[in-house]
Amino acid sequence: MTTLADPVPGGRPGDVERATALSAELTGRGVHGIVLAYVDTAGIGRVKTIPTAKLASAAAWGVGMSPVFDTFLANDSVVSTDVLGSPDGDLRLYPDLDHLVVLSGQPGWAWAPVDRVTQEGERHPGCGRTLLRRIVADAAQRHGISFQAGIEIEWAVGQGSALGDDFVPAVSGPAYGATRQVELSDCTAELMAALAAQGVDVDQLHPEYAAGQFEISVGALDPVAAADRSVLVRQTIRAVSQRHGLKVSFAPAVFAEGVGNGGHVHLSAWREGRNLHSGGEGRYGMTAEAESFAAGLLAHLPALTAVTAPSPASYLRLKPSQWAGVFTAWGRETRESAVRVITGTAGRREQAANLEVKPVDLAANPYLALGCLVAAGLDGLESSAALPDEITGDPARFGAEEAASRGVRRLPTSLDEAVEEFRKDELLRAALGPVLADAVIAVRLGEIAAVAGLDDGQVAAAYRWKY
Ligand SMILES: NC(=O)CC[C@H](N)C(=O)O
Repeated sequence: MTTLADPVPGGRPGDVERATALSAELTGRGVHGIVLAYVDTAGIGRVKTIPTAKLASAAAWGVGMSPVFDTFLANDSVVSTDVLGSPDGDLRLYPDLDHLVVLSGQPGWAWAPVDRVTQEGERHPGCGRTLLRRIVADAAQRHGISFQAGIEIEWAVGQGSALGDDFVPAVSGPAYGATRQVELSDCTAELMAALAAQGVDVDQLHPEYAAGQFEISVGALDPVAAADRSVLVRQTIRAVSQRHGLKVSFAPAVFAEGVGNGGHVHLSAWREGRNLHSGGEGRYGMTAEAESFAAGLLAHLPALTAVTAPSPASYLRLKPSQWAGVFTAWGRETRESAVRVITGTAGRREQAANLEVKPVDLAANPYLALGCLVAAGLDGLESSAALPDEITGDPARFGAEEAASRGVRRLPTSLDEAVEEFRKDELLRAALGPVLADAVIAVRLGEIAAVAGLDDGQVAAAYRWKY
């Protein structure tokens, strides 16, 4: 007979005692259930929920969920690889108690990201969260470097129930317009309150460019926490909006034409409390290591798009001159190159300097995206890669010859091209490990097949309400 006090196969020491105390506290706070959340390879958020009283059991033994979701597509059909996609087998979801949050946006619920572990208590090679933690730990060990990351969130607010397919913007008025702010005043105020109560430090919220579009940016955290936060913030935006009779789409392209929803990533590398993107001898105060890190990102970006822009709909967004950053170029405060060097304002550079990577959207699994971005940057850093010249203005103005002479490449224009680049990129495949690398390829090919024969409008519609 085992008890909850027996050694835990997949959980962390001390978690059972903690979870026991926590579940009593949560019950006292009116929390009835806990959402256990992760993101699959296709970028779909998947969950199980447990009653609050089962938290200690979940901390001890995990909660069962099939590994088959690693090769689920956005439309819930399944593809397979050599090791994934089988209807057999099971995994255990272990809530990370350090990141458990009472959901203000969903009264009666708490939320926790999970690590996925085998029934034997071993790391599941398909778990993106575990992978990101290892990539970050490895960087700390090998280079003494830690990272700060933040994922911007853009979304479109539509009218009506989640069942209708069409998108009817819930707000009117111009981009960045005061009218929209007023129209969504109650909902956004409640959102701010919910996020604050959930410990999310919001930097800004504003009406964005596209129809019904808003954007929120939040403070930077270590990469695993930043990815968790991205999932939590979206859950909260959706929940608060729904309470106001609104539905939201984080899809890369709500419509085939026009500006889409990005999920720009802000990333900075630090050593012993010092920001490597500030106070250095390189351009705009970058250290040599930060320049090489940026060069690594640029070099791997064509392949990275298979992870950071993983949906057929991502390529409706990734178009020139729409601030999505579709060229392998960098510049200070540029909005059309893939990598924007942000120096921060004078007086705040040491805290604020970072790199913004733009060809990322919210169909991306944030754990895999951050893991691959860090791996790509570190590849540049390790090889002391040279950062090319800065590009100012919109690279779309270059003819083919000038672009080639400046080393500027257009990023993949389709998911097929992105997969081809990814297949060739041994570094990224190794960073993900064979199981996840194969899953990425199989799932992307599955998505491509799922939209074969559809026109752009149909592709946008197919993914409009998936993310
Ligand atoms: N403010 C912005 O940078 C807009 C970003 C743009 N919506 C994108 O798709 O990336």
